[in-house]
Amino acid sequence: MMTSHWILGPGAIGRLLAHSLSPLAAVTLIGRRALPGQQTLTTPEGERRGQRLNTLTVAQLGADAHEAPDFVHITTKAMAAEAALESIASVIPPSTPLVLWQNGFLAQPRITQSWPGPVLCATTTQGAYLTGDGNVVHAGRGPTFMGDLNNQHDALAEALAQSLSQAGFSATAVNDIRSRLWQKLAVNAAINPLVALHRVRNGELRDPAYAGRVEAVVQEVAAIMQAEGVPSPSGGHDEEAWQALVWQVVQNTANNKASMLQDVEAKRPTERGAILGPLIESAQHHGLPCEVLQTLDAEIAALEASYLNAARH
Ligand SMILES: NC(=O)C1=CN([C@@H]2O[C@H](COP(=O)(O)OP(=O)(O)OC[C@H]3O[C@@H](n4cnc5c(N)ncnc54)[C@H](OP(=O)(O)O)[C@@H]3O)[C@@H](O)[C@H]2O)C=CC1
Ligand SMILES: CC(C)(CO)C(=O)C(=O)O
Repeated sequence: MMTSHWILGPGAIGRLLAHSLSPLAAVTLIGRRALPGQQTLTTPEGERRGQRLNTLTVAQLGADAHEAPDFVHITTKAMAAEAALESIASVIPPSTPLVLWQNGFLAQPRITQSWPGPVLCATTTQGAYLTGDGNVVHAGRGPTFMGDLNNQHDALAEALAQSLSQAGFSATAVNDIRSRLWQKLAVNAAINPLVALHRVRNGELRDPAYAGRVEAVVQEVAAIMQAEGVPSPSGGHDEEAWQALVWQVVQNTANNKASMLQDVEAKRPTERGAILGPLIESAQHHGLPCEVLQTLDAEIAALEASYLNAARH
């Protein structure tokens, strides 16, 4: 029998996943609002591929009887993940495996604690963005890693990683997903808020006008990582290893508009709560300095408020 996947949150990552899995599995793409069933994916090589996807709204899902899915992927932004799960929780068995695709470390520990079934977390370096209700652009390929925070579901993570890889969405099961999520969050904290505040591409952070502030963020982050027991990807625990990692990513993504800058430009809420939030909370818990992170968080909060409040009036 075909594996069945529900994908909740039909955005860039959700649709990329749906396009990838649909030829090999039974996929249902679920959103708050109706989406056309005819969907297009533009590949990294620029080829447009049309595909019919099974799209449903949360309301439609509640109205009809459905067979229980093998996996529910939650592909909303971090701050929407819990509400999205809540909106479908009554129509799936509590033993259903969930897969969380969010950046940061907000939804993952909370849902792992509250959901009775297995909760896998994925961290992906795939890049995708939407160009309308019927199109997603797959901007760049990259690996995906997955596992659960307590390493209790290794076989399940392995099976899912294999299915995704067969679908051309290269994925690997790992037993250190917590460290990988924090490592990504460390890099995101050093890059995303500053480029969003100054509306610059990642590479411009090397400018002396910003470089000192990047280093001040990394200094706080390195101490927090040490307290959390998270080594840098090179294995080093010292601040130098984290500084080197961040500057390497700045260089590799010099021409990128980071996700937080894209959110600010589109006047959407940012993922600051999932990226800066856990760092500040951890610093406070361990009695470590976090003034630089707190100032950044307050600045992004003020920026968000300036356009979100304006939109409400
Ligand atoms: N895009 C990328 O390249 C990458 C993204 N990520 C991470 O993946 C996550 C998703 O990002 P991305 O796909 O870019 O985000 P998008 O904003 O493109 O997609 C989020 C989707 O979630 C939907 N949504 C919000 N609330 C609900 C709800 N209650 N029920 C159902 N659907 C809901 C939104 O629908 P609506 O239109 O109704 O608001 C939207 O379709 C983020 O945490 C991001 O950081 C990680 C790596 C790369
Ligand atoms: C690493 C970085 C900052 C690359 O742009 C990223 O992951 C993001 O944009 O969120």
